[in-house]
Amino acid sequence: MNELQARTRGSVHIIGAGLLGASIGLGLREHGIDVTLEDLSPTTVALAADYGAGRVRAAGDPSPALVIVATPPDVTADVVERALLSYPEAVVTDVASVKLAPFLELTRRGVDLTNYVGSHPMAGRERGGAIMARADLFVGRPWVVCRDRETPAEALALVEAVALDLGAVLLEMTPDEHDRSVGLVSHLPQVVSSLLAARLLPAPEQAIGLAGAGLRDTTRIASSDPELWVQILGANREPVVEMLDALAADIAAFTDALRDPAQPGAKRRIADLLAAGNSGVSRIPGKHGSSERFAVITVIVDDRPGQIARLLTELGELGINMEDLRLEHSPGAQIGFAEIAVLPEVAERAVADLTERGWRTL
Ligand SMILES: NC(=O)C1=CN([C@@H]2O[C@H](COP(=O)(O)OP(=O)(O)OC[C@H]3O[C@@H](n4cnc5c(N)ncnc54)[C@H](O)[C@@H]3O)[C@@H](O)[C@H]2O)C=CC1
Ligand SMILES: O=C(O)C(=O)Cc1ccc(O)cc1
Repeated sequence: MNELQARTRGSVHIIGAGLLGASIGLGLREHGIDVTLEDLSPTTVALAADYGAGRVRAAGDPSPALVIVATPPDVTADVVERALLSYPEAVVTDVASVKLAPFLELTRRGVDLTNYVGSHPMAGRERGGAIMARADLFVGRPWVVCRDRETPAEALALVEAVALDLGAVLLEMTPDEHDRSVGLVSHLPQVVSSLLAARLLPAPEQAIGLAGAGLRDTTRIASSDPELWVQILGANREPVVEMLDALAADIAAFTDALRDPAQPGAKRRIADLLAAGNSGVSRIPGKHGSSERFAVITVIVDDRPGQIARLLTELGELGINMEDLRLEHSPGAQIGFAEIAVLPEVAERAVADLTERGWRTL
């Protein structure tokens, strides 16, 4: 393999070789970095090594330059403390989804945190385990680093080097800022998505059969691991409870207006809440990490092999850069919809050129 020049200097030891640990290992191995692995489960560590995420740590191995703790949040503080004691020369980071609880626990225990830099890649998948690991999991995703005044520059640089080698985008936050932020953009959506998906349980099969992109978009993360999320939500309960209370108030206001839409002002209240959603969604960063939004062209494709490949080839021939692609099947019909995101300035030409070539657009 053609190895990419690494920023990370020295060897890396990963404790917890599940989804996050094995993904980091896979990515670092692509840069030729020596990665050793450790896990409570001998099967997980062997699996991660078999997939190419690193090698099982041996008794005589020298101390690593960096230890990455990728264990569940409820044992993160324990494992970080142990790593700092076992490898006093090493920098130690963790990737837990919450940053304040482990930091406060380590501080409460009086652990010397000079060599510890908490971090959190905002990238994951619904299912954990080494078998789900991907080297490109972190590409283009934010990676938060929490340093304090005592953090030595070299320690910070080493953690940042790993994030950059894995293609992530660095951000600095305090543990408190981090937890409030992820409470809003990750933890609240998880609860809403799960509760919404749970409403589907009593529904008849026929109703579920009508489901389209709207339901899929709003429930994708409802497949997440309940055990991990009990830990994450429990550790970040203060901001999440605050946000759930505020959401409950919005739901109550919305429901009241909808209960009697004929009452004066009710329709306005409903419209205002929906319009606030329009404004909120427009703030979600696009593919390039800015608020830039793309124009979406919907192309009708026959449900036959090779149609999507032909469409993509023709887009390339037309010199149209596709920023994103989503496929949607029409229930019961032999057609699908390819939703292609392009820069707004090329949208009109793209529709004209595709139409000229015989494609139908919506
Ligand atoms: N799953 C996700 O989407 C994301 C998870 N995270 C964080 O990454 C961390 C790991 O999560 P995943 O990789 O998803 O979980 P996972 O369940 O896939 O992997 C965790 C691994 O840690 C091992 N482990 C548990 N206790 C241990 C201990 N005391 N010593 C050594 N190994 C131990 C387990 O056997 C398991 O293989 C968590 O703190 C999570 O909050 C961060 C970003 C995204
Ligand atoms: O929420 C998201 O956007 C994800 O991609 C999944 C995820 C889950 C847990 C994390 O700590 C970070 C990311």
